[in-house]
Amino acid sequence: MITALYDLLAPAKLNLFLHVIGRRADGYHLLQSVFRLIDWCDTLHLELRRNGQISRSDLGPALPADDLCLRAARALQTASGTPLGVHISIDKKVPWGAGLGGGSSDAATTLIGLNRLWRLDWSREQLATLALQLGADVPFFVGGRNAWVEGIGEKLTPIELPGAAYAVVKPEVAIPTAAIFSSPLLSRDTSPAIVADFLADTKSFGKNDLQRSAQAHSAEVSQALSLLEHHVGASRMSGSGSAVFACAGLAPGASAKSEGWQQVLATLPQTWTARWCHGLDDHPLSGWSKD
Ligand SMILES: C[C@@](CO)(OP(=O)(O)O)[C@H](O)COP(=O)(O)OP(=O)(O)OC[C@H]1O[C@@H](n2ccc(N)nc2=O)[C@H](O)[C@@H]1O
Ligand SMILES: Nc1ncnc2c1ncn2[C@@H]1O[C@H](COP(=O)(O)OP(=O)(O)O)[C@@H](O)[C@H]1O
Repeated sequence: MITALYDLLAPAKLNLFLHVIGRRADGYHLLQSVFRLIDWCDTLHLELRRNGQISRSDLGPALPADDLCLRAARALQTASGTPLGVHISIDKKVPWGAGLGGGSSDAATTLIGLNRLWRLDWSREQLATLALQLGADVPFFVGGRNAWVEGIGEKLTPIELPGAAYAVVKPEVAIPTAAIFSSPLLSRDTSPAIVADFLADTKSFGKNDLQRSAQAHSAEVSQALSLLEHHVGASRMSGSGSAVFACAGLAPGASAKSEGWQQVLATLPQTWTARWCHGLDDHPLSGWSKD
């Protein structure tokens, strides 16, 4: 029997564009977006606890007491009825309040890992249904493929994306997703698009409808967009912010040694984070599911 799984990667995502096309009766917003996995990852270790207890320790910065990994583990334990438990250690590298989906990805990696550790043999579809109860972004990370995303995040159509490098800057400010969705500045009526519209121009299609509200929430978002725009190229916010990115070109041509990126690093405020990322084709654990 497996008793521990080490170094499970939980990759972040970028929203290459994000349109708000309507609202559901329960207040949740209907979106269209393309989610792209990137190689900025947290690392999780899962150790079996035969007494059924679920616990966590933080190898990096401290997380909220009731973080998404614990919630994911408890939800799967209850839904599956397993008598087993787990100790989860997290090395947190992806900033939160960033629109990079780090917490959602941690939750998805926990579900995928525990499905193996606890020998549940759930299908990816079953895990995705449970994932949606944890957060709108979580099913995407369980799906494990770059995707055209609709609904509130649960309608996923896998798409192939060209390899690409992204210059990503996270200002100091952390933005709560709920604050951006409830902003009076938010427009909720962008016309629906089809996948072909995006595929015709994967580098600059669409916009991020949440950006205006996030810029009003914090001037740092505008500063970060300008910094990238000036040194790298067209910039855009990811998710509900505050992280912003610029597609620095198709890999492997784009280089972190470029003068523009070096300028970004040299002029960045000390409390901000910046990272040169590469787009991934799929989640590092995507081979673990049988379907
Ligand atoms: C905006 C997006 C785009 O990728 O990402 P992030 O910026 O969080 O990464 C997501 O849709 C966020 O997903 P996630 O972060 O899982 O959101 P949740 O925890 O489910 O929701 C937080 C709050 O945001 C609002 N919310 C979220 C998603 C959605 N489609 N409509 C909403 O109105 C709701 O008020 C909800 O209470
Ligand atoms: N494991 C986790 N990692 C990061 N944030 C978490 C985690 N668990 C719970 N959270 C909470 O969820 C919020 C959103 O986290 P995350 O998914 O990383 O965000 P976003 O994509 O909106 O930046 C954070 O502000 C934090 O309070």
